[in-house]
Amino acid sequence: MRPPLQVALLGGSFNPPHVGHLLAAHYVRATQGVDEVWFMPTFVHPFRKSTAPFEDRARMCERMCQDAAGWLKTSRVESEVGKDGRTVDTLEFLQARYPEHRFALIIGSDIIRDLPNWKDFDRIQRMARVVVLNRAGYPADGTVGPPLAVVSSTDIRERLARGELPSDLVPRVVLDYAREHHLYGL
Ligand SMILES: Nc1ncnc2c1ncn2[C@@H]1O[C@H](COP(=O)(O)OP(=O)(O)OP(=O)(O)O)[C@@H](O)[C@H]1O
Ligand SMILES: O=C(O)c1ccc[n+]([C@@H]2O[C@H](COP(=O)([O-])O)[C@@H](O)[C@H]2O)c1
Repeated sequence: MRPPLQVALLGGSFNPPHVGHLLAAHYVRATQGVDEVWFMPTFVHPFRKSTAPFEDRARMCERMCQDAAGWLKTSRVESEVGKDGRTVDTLEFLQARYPEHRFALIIGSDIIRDLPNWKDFDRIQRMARVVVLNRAGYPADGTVGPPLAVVSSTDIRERLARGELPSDLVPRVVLDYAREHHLYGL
């Protein structure tokens, strides 16, 4: 019998995706004993963050995956769960759909302050190994690895609004998509 596929989920707004997400995925794949990393864009954000349309964010994530040799994927699962975007519901859905997989959940250390407002975080921890990445600027106990890139989607949206092109922070294929679809004022 084959061992279960180990999948690390990196959920987020990806508004837009950036090199911090990409570096995080590579770091996790390189060090956390997982076979695949799945970007998982939010469909309905639990805290109602307003974003570019789901379809655009999902396609930008897909473009960011295109050069990885099959281990980096984008999951549109949150568009199928049909609830209010809570991660515990997504995990339950994924476990039912892929009973042969084992899921880990990746979060950056900036998320720690939000966890008291998450639904059933205790249950999430029983369902999946939670890996907290050391996001630069957000030191915390229990993180893994060195501080990762100083880059955020907020900063990128602000730069684009000022007319700058942050080509050092956003993969070229993502910027091309944003430009083709006139996202973020491009
Ligand atoms: N530079 C980074 N280093 C480590 N983790 C990151 C980094 N950027 C994002 N993450 C993590 O990736 C997940 C998704 O992040 P998200 O899509 O919200 O990006 P963001 O840059 O935090 O966006 P925003 O600025 O709009 O809040 C979160 O768990 C977040 O902590
Ligand atoms: O489950 C929850 O209650 C919950 C509350 C807030 C955020 N999340 C998830 O956390 C991930 C990162 O969110 P964000 O705000 O950094 O884009 C994303 O997958 C969200 O769905 C989950």
